[in-house]
Amino acid sequence: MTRQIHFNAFEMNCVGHQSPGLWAHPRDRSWQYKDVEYWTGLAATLERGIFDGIFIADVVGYYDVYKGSAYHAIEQAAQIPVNDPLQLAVPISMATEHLGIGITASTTFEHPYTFARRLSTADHLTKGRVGWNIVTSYLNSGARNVGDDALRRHDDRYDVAQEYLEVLYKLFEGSWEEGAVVRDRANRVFAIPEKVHEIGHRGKYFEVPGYHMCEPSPQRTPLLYQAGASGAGKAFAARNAECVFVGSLSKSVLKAYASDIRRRAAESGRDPRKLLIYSLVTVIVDETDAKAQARFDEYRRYASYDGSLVFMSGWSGVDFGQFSPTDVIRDIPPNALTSMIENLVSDSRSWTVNDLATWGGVGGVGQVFVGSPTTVADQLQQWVEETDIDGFNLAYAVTPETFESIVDLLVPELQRRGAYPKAYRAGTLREKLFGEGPYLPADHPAASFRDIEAVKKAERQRGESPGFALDTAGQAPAA
Ligand SMILES: Cc1cc2nc3c(=O)[nH]c(=O)nc-3n(C[C@H](O)[C@H](O)[C@H](O)COP(=O)(O)O)c2cc1C
Repeated sequence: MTRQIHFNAFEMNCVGHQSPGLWAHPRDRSWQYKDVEYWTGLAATLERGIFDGIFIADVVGYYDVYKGSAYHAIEQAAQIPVNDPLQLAVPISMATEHLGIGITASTTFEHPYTFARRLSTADHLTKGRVGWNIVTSYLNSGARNVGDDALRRHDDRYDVAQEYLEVLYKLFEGSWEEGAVVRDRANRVFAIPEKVHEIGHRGKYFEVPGYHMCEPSPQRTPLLYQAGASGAGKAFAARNAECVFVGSLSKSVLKAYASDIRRRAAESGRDPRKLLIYSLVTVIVDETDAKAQARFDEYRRYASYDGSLVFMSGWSGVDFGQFSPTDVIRDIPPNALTSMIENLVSDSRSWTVNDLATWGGVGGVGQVFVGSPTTVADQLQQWVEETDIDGFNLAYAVTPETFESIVDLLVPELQRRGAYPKAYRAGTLREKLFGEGPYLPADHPAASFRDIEAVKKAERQRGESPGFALDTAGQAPAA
């Protein structure tokens, strides 16, 4: 059977998400990110193209590694200014009927208790179409602005994230039992207190004794996205995520990643096919190969050298501003390079700093496919077949033009080949993607927190979480 391809749109509530400098292109509308009409119009286009969702990235902080300051980031609008992504969920849901809305939020900056309420609210108001991209953050500038010296060590951030999720699972899955809300007018009972539980969480990083403030939302735990690439990140994704994002330039690396993440999911007791893997790609498609290439060349003329190196420096931690454009990256001491750059320089070509800037100028660290609908459809199908990924997270060069050309030209070609859906499934985002119920499946770790009283009892017996008011949970007040 022809493999089905999934599309997500990769966006951010800012100017110049992955294509720095292209805000200056006469047709680019990313600078209208602060107009709700930009988002509702784009969302309608994506829904016309049966995209799984619009996925909105986010950072707290700014890129200040390049030349040791945020000067060029600000000048080129490289992900600054950037507005809050979660506030887009409701207007997008009102302009569409099916499109998923993936919102990025970090486990570093907000307490899980208040975040749980914000996320449940969004899931209620979108009727179960919201997803959460769990990130642990990588910009020290963000940490400094909330009173910390720097971010925690990388692997410690995942340790915090795992406990953060545990708090959310307890709140979403365990605090309010099924049937707790009865809205019984005759007996004047809105909710049955015995069916609403304090979670009694006392962990290494968080103490959350009480009740979730929201009644259960359509998905309870909103759909979970993650993009871990390191060992700790992949372990976290395999354990928790339902959709995984990855950026990779080669089919072999992508294939190894997909097989590793599915193996890890199976080891955690999960069904490895219930994990959708999307690779970061930018598609420049036009009626013919020549037209698409001309379009790409035109876009490239607007890319910003400084803006591109602002991102490369921020993502890798290496200040590329200290090198000249003709310096060869392979000659930079390897211990200063992260895996992202190492992957790049292991390529047979001798990449210079200028090559890096040019490559990152359109589409960030993802692959760029340029061509007619037939050419690009061939490439996408080949990548999916050969790597065992499920689809693509599509970045834009010029928005909404990039997405419009995909919906108008590429989607019909893929549909003609039987490789792309023609309609949405009914239900919440989780039901649309996986075809089963609105809640996380029984083999997901969140399910183990559904009987929260049993969890608290087990924790008490293990002496882990002495708990708060555990014995009174769900009981009527004494007086
Ligand atoms: C497609 C894609 C989208 C990402 N979006 C974000 C984002 O919006 N915000 C963020 O802080 N990190 C984002 N990341 C970074 C990941 O969360 C993660 O930190 C990165 O892939 C490195 O993996 P590691 O954390 O395991 O080292 C993204 C990564 C990829 C591949």
